Amino acid sequence: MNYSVEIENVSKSFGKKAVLKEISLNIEEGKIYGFIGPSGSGKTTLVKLLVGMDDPDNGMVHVLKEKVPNLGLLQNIGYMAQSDALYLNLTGKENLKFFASLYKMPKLEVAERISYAADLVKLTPDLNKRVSAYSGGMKRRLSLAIALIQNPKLLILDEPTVGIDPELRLTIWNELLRLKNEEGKTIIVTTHVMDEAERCDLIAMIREGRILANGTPDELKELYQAKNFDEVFLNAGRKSHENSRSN
Ligand SMILES: Nc1ncnc2c1ncn2[C@@H]1O[C@H](COP(=O)(O)OP(=O)(O)OP(=O)(O)O)[C@@H](O)[C@H]1O
Repeated sequence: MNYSVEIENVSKSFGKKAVLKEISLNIEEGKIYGFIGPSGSGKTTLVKLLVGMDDPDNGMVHVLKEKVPNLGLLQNIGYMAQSDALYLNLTGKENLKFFASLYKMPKLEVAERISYAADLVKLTPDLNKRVSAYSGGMKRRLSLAIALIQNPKLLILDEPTVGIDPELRLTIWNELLRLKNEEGKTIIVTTHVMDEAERCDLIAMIREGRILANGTPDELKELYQAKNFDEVFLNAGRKSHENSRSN
């Protein structure tokens, strides 16, 4: 099997707090992989290790067969962070141009990618406005467009649809599915939205820095005897609580 991401026995602490505990996980190429778990369970910390923004204390991460961190990898990773890192005094278009300039892209392709990404997130009419005048949702949409700008092989999206209305959320999910099906992209998404979790091919349930279970949405429903993903989430929480009390 071809893996885009290999996580091997990774642990990470901040001070005395162990945030990730011996995580091992392989993410197959061309799949949408969801990380779900309660707030503070370690999802963002894990994705930051995949992007190379932070180092694990133990263990190893390989992305696209390269050991992380590796500057060359950034050309092939589109990362959308939870908090927007945008230049507020520039327009949406200038932000897109700036981020595109960080990658090796022919000029003509830059214009095409800006138009594609802005269109996807429905920002084309607002591209010439300063980002300081954007709403929270518009900033999220611009951040998503930036993550797509260099046409990366791997997309890592940390809660990409927070603050985005249901109609646009559906458009974005349809595009993520198209990117996977037609272009073979690998996509990692962290989410709290359970109907988004159901759209993933595979899911890792993260609780208190450990992967409680991983598998397809149907496998997880069966494992937790749940009718839907809200129940998977709740039953996983109960089970992990019972286990921690009996240990
Ligand atoms: N730089 C840091 N310094 C100290 N503690 C940190 C740091 N980054 C994260 N943490 C702590 O690590 C834990 C996991 O945080 P993380 O952001 O990875 O969780 P999360 O699952 O992404 O949560 P959410 O769903 O709310 O975004 C939290 O207790 C958080 O306070």
